[in-house]
Amino acid sequence: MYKRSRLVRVRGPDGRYTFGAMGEAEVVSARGKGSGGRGFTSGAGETELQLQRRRIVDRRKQLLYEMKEVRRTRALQRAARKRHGGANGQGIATVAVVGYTNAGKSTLVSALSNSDLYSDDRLFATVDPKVRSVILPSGRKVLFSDTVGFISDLPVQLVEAFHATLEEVVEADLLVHVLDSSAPNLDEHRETVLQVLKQIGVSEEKLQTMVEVWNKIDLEEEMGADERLGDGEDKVLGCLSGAEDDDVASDCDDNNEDAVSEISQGDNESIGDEQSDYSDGWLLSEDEDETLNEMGWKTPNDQQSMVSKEGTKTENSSHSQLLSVPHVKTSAIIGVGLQELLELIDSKLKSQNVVERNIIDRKWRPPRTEETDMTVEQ
Ligand SMILES: Nc1nc2c(ncn2[C@@H]2O[C@H](COP(=O)(O)OP(=O)(O)OP(=O)(O)O)[C@@H](O)[C@H]2O)c(=O)[nH]1
Ligand SMILES: [Mg+2]
Repeated sequence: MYKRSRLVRVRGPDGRYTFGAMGEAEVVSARGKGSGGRGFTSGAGETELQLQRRRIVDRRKQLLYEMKEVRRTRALQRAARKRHGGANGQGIATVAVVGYTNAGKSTLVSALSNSDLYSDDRLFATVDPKVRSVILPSGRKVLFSDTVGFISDLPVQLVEAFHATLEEVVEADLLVHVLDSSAPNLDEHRETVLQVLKQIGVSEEKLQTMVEVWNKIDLEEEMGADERLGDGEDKVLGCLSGAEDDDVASDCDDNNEDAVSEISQGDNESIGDEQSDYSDGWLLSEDEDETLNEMGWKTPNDQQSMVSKEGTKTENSSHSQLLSVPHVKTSAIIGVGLQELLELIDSKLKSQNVVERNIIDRKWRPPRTEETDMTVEQ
C-alpha cells in the first residue's frame, strides 16, 4: 500500500520519465507488449502506472488470502492444544512472550526451551510466531509463543499484517513482557507495548497478571545509559513513529525527496488519483478502518478517542505500571534469571488455575434453599 501510493511519474537521472525509482516509462498494451515509450499506443491498454498498481493490488489480495489461511490454521492448532489435556485434564497453558522489537524475546525463548529461534540485532527479526514447549520446575508442560516485536505507532497496515501473530497473544494464558533493560527509553517501550496490547483486545486482567522481565542485564553493568541505542536504530524508529525531530525526519525522507521535487507540473494527469493520497495517506487508506472493525479491533482513531475519553483511567493504570519494578531480571545470552522466571510463571499459572476452579465451583453450586438446608441438617 505504501508503494502503491508512491507510484508517481518522475524524471529519472537520464532525463527520461520513470515510475518511482525503478519503473520504466513504457506504455504497455493489454497484451503486455511494450510500445517502446515513443508515445504510440496500440489500442486500449494499460499504462505502466496502471500495470504497477494492478500488480500491487493483486499481490495484496494474495497476501491477505494467505494471512486468512494462516489465521485459520492457527485457530485450529490452538483449539487442538486446548483439547489435549495437560496434567489434570485441562489444555496445555500457553505463555506469549511480548515486547518491543529487539528486546530479546526470541533469544529468551530459545534459552528457556533449549532450542534455537532466529534472533538478530535488527528490527522485526521475528515476523512469525514460533511455539516452543518448556517444562516448568513443577513438571508442568507449557508452550511459549515467541511473537513479533512492537514498535511505537504501529501503522495500521502492519497491525493488520501481524493480526495472526497477535491473536496468539490475545489467546495466551499468561503474558511475559520482555524489556531491554539497557534501552534508554525503556518507559516509552513499555508504554508502547501496553498500548498495542490494549489495542488488540488483551483484557485488563491479563495485563495485571503479566510478568515483566528486564532482559540484557549483562549490558547494564557494561555500559552507561547514554550510549545504549545505535544511531541507525533510533532513526528507523523515528521514521516509523513519525518523529518530528528535524534530523530524523530529513533522514526518513531522503529517499523520497528527490522524487517529490522532480515531479513536474505536466505530470499531474498521470498521477491522477494518486495525488490525493501521496502524502502519508497510505496509513489510513481505503477500507482499513472497516477491516479492523470487522476483526473487532480498535482502529487508531478509536484508540485516540478511547485515550481521550478514558484519559484519567488510562493514565492511572499506566502510571502504576510505570512505577512497578521488574518481576525478574534476566540475561538471555548468559542465562541469568531463567530459573527464577520459570518459577514465577509456574506460580502465576498455578494461582490462575485456583481462581478458575473457584469460579467453576461457584458456578455449579446449587442455589441454597430451605429444602437443601434441611436435607443437610438431617
Ligand atoms: N547482551 C545481550 N544481548 C541480548 C540479550 N538477549 C538478546 N540479545 C541480543 O539482542 C538482539 C535481539 O534479540 P532478539 O532475540 O532477536 O530480539 P527480539 O525481541 O526477538 O526481536 P524482534 O523479533 O525483532 O522483535 C540479538 O542480537 C541478541 O543477540 C541479552 O540478554 N544480553
Ligand atoms: Mg524475535
